[in-house]
Amino acid sequence: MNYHVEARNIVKRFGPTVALNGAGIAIAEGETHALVGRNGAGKSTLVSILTGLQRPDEGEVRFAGEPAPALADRDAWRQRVACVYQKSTIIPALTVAENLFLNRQTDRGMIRWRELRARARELLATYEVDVDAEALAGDLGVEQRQLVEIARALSFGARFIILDEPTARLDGPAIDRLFTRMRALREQGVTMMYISHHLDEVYEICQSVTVFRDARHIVTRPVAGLPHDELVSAMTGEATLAYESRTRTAGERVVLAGSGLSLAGRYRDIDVSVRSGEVVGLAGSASSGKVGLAETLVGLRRPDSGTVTVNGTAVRPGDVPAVLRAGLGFVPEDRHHEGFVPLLSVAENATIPIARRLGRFGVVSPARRRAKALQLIEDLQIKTEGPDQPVGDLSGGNAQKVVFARALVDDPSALVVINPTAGVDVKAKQALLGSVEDAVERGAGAMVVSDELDDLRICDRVLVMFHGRIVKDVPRGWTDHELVAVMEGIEQ
Ligand SMILES: Nc1ncnc2c1ncn2[C@@H]1O[C@H](COP(=O)(O)OP(=O)(O)OP(=O)(O)O)[C@@H](O)[C@H]1O
Repeated sequence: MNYHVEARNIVKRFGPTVALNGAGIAIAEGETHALVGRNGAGKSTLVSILTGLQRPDEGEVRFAGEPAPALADRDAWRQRVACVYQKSTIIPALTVAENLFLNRQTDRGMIRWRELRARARELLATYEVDVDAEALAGDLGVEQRQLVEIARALSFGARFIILDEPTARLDGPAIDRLFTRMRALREQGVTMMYISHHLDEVYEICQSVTVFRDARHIVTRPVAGLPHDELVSAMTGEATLAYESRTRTAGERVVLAGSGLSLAGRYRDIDVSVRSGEVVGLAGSASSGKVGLAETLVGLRRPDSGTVTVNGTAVRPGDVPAVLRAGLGFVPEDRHHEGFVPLLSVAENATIPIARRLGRFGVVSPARRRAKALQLIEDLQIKTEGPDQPVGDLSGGNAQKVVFARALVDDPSALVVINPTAGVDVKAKQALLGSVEDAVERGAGAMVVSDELDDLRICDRVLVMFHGRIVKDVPRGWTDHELVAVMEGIEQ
């Protein structure tokens, strides 16, 4: 068989960690091939090797039967492979046109702006990307940004594109549009490698799937006819049952409330309350205002009007430390910016909120910090060398778990989690949702803000937002179809 892309017997070590241990992948020309595995299985490490960003310690990479170019020959790599990362590589302060022709806009040292814009418009039109070439890239939404990145990749002549968790920050309709585009690219003969923790997406868009587990290649199979359970057990090494959410009775005490909240362009006239012993969901499309509202409740945004109360204390709007002091824990949407400090260790990141409490006079005893961190590493199954490892060295999903640990560490009275399971594997997802339910059993009240129906299943009721307003309070027992219809404004 002629493979378009092959990585054979790859070994890659980072200090004591073996990220890839003789693993590999073989992708046939024109297929969309999924790569799946638990957090820390080695997927991103393989991506960095397939894109020439890292050299393997052992093993080889071939494109169309030819050995991969030298690492320094960036142009040769760009012609062979491109990657659309979850985290953008686009420069926000530049225009779309400048981003498209970054590093190649000069003509003997001169930048011809008019020509550059014309070429950018032509390129966007070729790939049917409906984005203004002169818009600032920073003003683009996630979906438009990804399309610009795909167009840029193809414009270098690459016939192989890696999509690394591209749907993690897209809502339902945007995911459908991405899949339509991927199908069109496939018809044009473009080969794709698709990384996702959403196995239903793998079944929908891919023809083959490769599973990595603990740095090794486990299996490669056609997707058609592969039972879901078999795929999950290849990933986890054991049979995994579906998550069963628990039932409970809410208390009387309101632990989190927003009243009369409005923020221009985001949401209007919102009243919400979460009681102790209750999990409330917040759902809606990308433009519904749900994330803006949640960010207001945790102090990341200041509303134009209205008040926020945490555990009975009225907190100053837009004041995160005040909200935390009042007893709230939260998982922000963007873990790269607000979630963790990459250079600090797992223990330091996870225990930031209790720095005040663990030791006297603001000094945290290293032994106690370590003990608490070890317990959280175990509870949330964080794959790390230990509490002293910098979070920046962890795989994406494991970094997300550290953010989660931080939200839970101080036994919060109120918990707000925004897209809590983004980038997290099937089994870890269960551990995270279970830890929210545990906190609620201990008396907290939780708000789960999510694009994932699976996350919302643990909720006692789901508030659905549409165009900045709460349009429905849906009790437990909804079907996917019912909830999506309300979210898309089809049904009230
Ligand atoms: N720069 C680094 N320094 C130290 N360890 C690293 C580094 N990069 C990756 N690792 C380790 O290599 C292992 C594999 O990580 P990798 O990011 O490839 O996993 P992944 O399968 O992409 O996980 P996820 O689904 O969470 O994104 C992990 O144990 C990770 O901590």
